[in-house]
Amino acid sequence: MTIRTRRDRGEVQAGGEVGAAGQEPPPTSAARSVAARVLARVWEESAFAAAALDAELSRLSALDGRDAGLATELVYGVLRTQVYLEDRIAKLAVSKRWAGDPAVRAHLLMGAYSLLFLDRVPAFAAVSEAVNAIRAAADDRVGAFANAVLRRLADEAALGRPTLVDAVVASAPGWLRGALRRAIGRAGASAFLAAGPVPPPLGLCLSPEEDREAWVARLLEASPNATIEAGRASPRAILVRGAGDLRRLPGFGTAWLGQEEGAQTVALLLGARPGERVLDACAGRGNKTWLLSRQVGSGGAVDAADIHPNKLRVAMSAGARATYGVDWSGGTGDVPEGYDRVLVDAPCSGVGTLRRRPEIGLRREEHDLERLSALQVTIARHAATRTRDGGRMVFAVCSVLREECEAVVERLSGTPGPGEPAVKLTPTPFDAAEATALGIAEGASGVRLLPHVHGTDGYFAAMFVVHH
Ligand SMILES: C[S@@+](CC[C@H](N)C(=O)[O-])C[C@H]1O[C@@H](n2cnc3c(N)ncnc32)[C@H](O)[C@@H]1O
Repeated sequence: MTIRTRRDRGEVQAGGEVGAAGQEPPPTSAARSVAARVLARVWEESAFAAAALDAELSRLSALDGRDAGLATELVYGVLRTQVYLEDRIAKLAVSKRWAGDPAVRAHLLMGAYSLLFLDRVPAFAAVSEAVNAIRAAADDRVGAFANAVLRRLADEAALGRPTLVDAVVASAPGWLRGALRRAIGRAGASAFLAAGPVPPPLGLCLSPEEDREAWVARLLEASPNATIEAGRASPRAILVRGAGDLRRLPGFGTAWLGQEEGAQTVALLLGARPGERVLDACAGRGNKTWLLSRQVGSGGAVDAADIHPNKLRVAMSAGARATYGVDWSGGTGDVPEGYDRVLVDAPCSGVGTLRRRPEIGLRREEHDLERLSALQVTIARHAATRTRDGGRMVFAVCSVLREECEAVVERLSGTPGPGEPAVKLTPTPFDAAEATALGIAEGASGVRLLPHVHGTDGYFAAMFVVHH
């Protein structure tokens, strides 16, 4: 079967309507059209699902909340179960050519996902919506093919449906399942992969002097239809769902900043005290710099460094005293010494953010881990030289994999390799007040935050004391 889309044949105009040469197909729901465009961008342009979805939803402001919710569920659902769905379809279809056309692929997978996992969509509606959309995108022949496949899948679903957890776990690449099992055990790996809610709520990070209860009340007053509640892991976190653009809420940029709860917990674990000098060594746009600079107050200072100077411009407005462009893999650049504390929020696989960024599972590969692990060690060793003797460093990643967590700690705690800076890094217990609230065992120098345990994205953080 060769798929030639209506667009290929010039029957679809720029706006997506069927032109005079084509017969008007029954309309596809707005939610499915949005989700199909987002999925196509993820597959074809390597777009991030969340950003592509945001862009589509803000372009179509007329889309009501229910449709936006369905589009979101379809995008995340299909990406999390993609391999499972494609295997099921492959068993029912001789040809795999459907996978070559993104619109056909998206509607076929959304139809399959709806049949297997969406109780609120009746089977006949799931099939006809997908078939109509595929007919419009390709032609009647491809529509008939999709109809046959989805009807057979509907018959199979009537006899028994898989659990979403099984489908999500089966869709994770084998290397990732293996790496997760090595890190957190078989049950932990399944719980991690299946952890919801998907997508998770947005996090706000309150400045240390602000009262959380008062802000929850104030934000609810400003956005009465939203769900707004205190976070669990970070005492500074407020979790928000359904409030629209956060920047329109009171207090943005002054009393609070948008920041995922696990990310702010990592910043808090550095334990910065008023008056201290702190270096945010991989600061990016300064999300953590903002909180750190409020912790140290006007008597202290936070400097921000990163390999990308353009990101650092934003870090400056987040409260950095000074910024330094530096590639820590090759040295220390112009970054001064003598900091009381250094945060190394190192580049990583990002596997910890899987429930927020499901496309990571489709893009990362096993060999990335070795490269990233080596880079993390080099970056942390160079950044550690910037502490004062006896100062502290937190190494953190938004990953939960052993290779990027304990394995890095082991290498950092060992003797430096040839050419590596000769600092002595000793794991030491966290000294941040927030560590106790997190349930970190007394004396522990490392912690893994997990979505199914802490409700945050997955992170790892380890504290060291540094001697020169
Ligand atoms: C996980 S991100 C940290 C993001 C930031 N701390 C935040 O909270 O948004 C890792 C950062 O490390 C930076 N980076 C990557 N390789 C680097 C290197 N060799 N030297 C310095 N910075 C590097 C990246 O540009 C990125 O901003």
